[in-house]
Amino acid sequence: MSNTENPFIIELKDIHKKYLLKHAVRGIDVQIKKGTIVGLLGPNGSGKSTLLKMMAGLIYPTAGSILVGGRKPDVHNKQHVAYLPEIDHLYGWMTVKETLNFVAGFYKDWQADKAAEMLVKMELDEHQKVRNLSKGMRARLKLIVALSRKVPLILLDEPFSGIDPSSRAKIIRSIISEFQSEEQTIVLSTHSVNESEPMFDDVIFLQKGQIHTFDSTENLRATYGCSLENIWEKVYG
Ligand SMILES: Nc1ncnc2c1ncn2[C@@H]1O[C@H](COP(=O)(O)OP(=O)(O)OP(=O)(O)O)[C@@H](O)[C@H]1O
Repeated sequence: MSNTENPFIIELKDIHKKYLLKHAVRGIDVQIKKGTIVGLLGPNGSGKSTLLKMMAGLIYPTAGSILVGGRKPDVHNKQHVAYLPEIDHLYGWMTVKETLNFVAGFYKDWQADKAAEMLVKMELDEHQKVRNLSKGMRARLKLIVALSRKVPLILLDEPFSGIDPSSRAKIIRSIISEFQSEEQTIVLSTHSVNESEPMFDDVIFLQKGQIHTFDSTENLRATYGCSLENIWEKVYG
């Protein structure tokens, strides 16, 4: 993935995804600019996880075209894309340290220094077994796993779920301060609109598998004259 010419890291054209009984994504067109942090917002079942999984190359659209870094995403995507799934994908029998060493073995781009630094910032005990971590502590470990990679695209599905609001705000501040906009793009879904607002350059509001609104946070605030959380109320209330 190069940073030349194409300003977009993700290009979706008329994307549809049908599961057996559900038309989950219904014609999404979106282009995500390199170097931005984009919030994917929407109520339960609006299609956020489905979209992120398609961007990650884990599932394929039923129709439409999707390009990530100029190529169709597939199983090889994980070499260029860090993906934090909504589900708990860590092994309970490993310690925190073993988990990080295990993950480090998969990726050439793993930044051990960054992982060690975040471990301290997020106040995780490296000797603790994953199964004994609280939900919020596990969520922090998942974030470290995703954010310690040096990749052009990071996809985070509900990364703050289970983390208490004050820790969430602290973690978000550290994501903002460490974000390298010259070489990275982050797309993340969340229900924590209030704390996440300072992080977002652009926001996508999804509704029933379609885009309700896609704009910069700045334009949205100017247009609606209120915070993202209040806009959420107006869109979905
Ligand atoms: N594997 C699947 N098989 C069938 N239906 C699915 C599957 N995965 C998701 N769906 C359905 O597709 C729709 C979109 O689901 P998705 O998980 O993408 O939404 P979401 O916005 O991420 O929701 P949440 O905020 O609850 O995580 C929902 O109606 C869901 O029930």
